[in-house]
Amino acid sequence: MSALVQLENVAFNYTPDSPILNNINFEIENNTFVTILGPSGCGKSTLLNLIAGFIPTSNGSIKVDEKHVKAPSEERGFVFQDLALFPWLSVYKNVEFGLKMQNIPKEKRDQKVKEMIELVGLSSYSNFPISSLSGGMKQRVALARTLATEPNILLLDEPFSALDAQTRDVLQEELLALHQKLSMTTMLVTHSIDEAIYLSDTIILLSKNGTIKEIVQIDIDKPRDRTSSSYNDYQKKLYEFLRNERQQS
Ligand SMILES: Nc1ncnc2c1ncn2[C@@H]1O[C@H](COP(=O)(O)OP(=O)(O)OP(=O)(O)O)[C@@H](O)[C@H]1O
Repeated sequence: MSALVQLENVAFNYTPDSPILNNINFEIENNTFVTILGPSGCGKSTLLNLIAGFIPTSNGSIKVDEKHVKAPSEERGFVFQDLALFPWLSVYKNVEFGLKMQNIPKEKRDQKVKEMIELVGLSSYSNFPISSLSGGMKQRVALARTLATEPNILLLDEPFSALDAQTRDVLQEELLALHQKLSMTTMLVTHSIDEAIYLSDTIILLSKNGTIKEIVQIDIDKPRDRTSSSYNDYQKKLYEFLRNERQQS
């Protein structure tokens, strides 16, 4: 069986004289957790947007489930950095939104919405407006809304960057548990070395010049002990990578 996501010789530029991504080749196997890590402005979000189908490649091909990516699709669930929730609507209505757009019948919709809200631990907040929730709770709603339409890959663009450190740790643990429970292929963009190592099977190191520097497999059983020596070895390796990238700029 071929990999769920396949990128071949992908290149991208917003304008003809400024290449952003070049010669990007990698595959993502089903059920794995893959993170893109790299210095600010190296093209991490652009790469995720290409896979989502929000923007077309300038060169090369992207296939998900053996189909060329040409436009956004519900098969690829995207959680935006700013979450893009409707603040005046309830948790329930936000999670229901995508299912309504898909014209899923009311009874089936209701069942799915409740299941997703329970999955992210927000059942007692179902009728609360988004504006009354904490940052971590909003993040859970965004995840529930995306998962409700049953994508075959989850794309997360720096989902936890606006949260305080403790909430971020909690949500990382929850995301890991969800990933294991649902066996959902997941792709994350982050600045955080710790987040990358804690969650990923594979980390793609993207260089300042928009090429892949290295693809690192994280060979530690999950859930991971953030204080173990093998965890620390990976931290050192990735710090080194980011430091070198900074020195080149
Ligand atoms: N719509 C756009 N038009 C032109 N250039 C853009 C556009 N969006 C992003 N860029 C540029 O493309 C480069 C890559 O941006 P991108 O947001 O993908 O990087 P990133 O690695 O995700 O950055 P960060 O870590 O700071 O979020 C940057 O130099 C950015 O200024």
